[in-house]
Amino acid sequence: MAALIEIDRLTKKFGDTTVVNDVTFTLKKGEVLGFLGPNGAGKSTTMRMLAGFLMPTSGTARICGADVVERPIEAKRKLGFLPEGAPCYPEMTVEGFLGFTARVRGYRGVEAAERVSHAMKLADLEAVRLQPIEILSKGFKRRVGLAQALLHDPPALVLDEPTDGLDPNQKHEVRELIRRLAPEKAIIISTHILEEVSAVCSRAIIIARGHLIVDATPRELEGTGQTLDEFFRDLTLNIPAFGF
Ligand SMILES: Nc1ncnc2c1ncn2[C@@H]1O[C@H](COP(=O)(O)OP(=O)(O)OP(=O)(O)O)[C@@H](O)[C@H]1O
Repeated sequence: MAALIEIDRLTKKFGDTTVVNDVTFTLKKGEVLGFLGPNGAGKSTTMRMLAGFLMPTSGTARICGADVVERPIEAKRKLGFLPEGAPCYPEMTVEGFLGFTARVRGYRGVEAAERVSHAMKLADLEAVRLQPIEILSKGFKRRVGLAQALLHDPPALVLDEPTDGLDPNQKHEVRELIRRLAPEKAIIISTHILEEVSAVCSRAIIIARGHLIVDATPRELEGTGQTLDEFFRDLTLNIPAFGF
């Protein structure tokens, strides 16, 4: 089966500092990848390059075969991206913002309206559809971001901390949604919540100082005899042992 997300030797430098260093991995349909690492490890930078928001310094990233630099529009059509933080245009209502997203994605008329209502349903936003985004709680803002990422039903999803700011019930709902979507998509979620990896991920990658240091299944990680928390702490607090 062809990979839906392919990253090959991806590297990003800001000035003299290399924040993503020669990262390579692929993801197939049905895989949910937990993208882990301490603060500043390079997770968001990697995701932003995948989404075409940042140019790589070197290496390549492809979404459904489309290179994000050489064929950016094709790549973006196949990708849903939830960036860190809240959606822009805070003065727009939820429905207005999603309608705008639908038009940008090329939908018109009935199809656009159907896409918007389906995305609101998936992210459980119907109750706040007429409220301006700026007055919503952090959890609802995240869900508006999630709705715009799902609106065009993309085969690849890149979600930067999708459950950040959600209460336990909302976290549960979003994890259920990811599980439901998983069989038909390749999904990357970055998270600081290690229990999320066991809850929804079929695979986990840990990066530290821009380097990929672990690529394993949650079961393999459990097989270390440590809790995921302990394993993560040992690994990321002993980065000099890796020589970087
Ligand atoms: N535009 C930029 N210019 C300069 N440095 C940047 C820029 N964006 C990110 N960085 C730096 O790159 C490093 C990696 O940041 P990144 O946000 O990718 O980490 P992260 O793993 O997502 O961290 P967190 O878990 O805190 O979100 C950090 O040291 C950050 O300060």
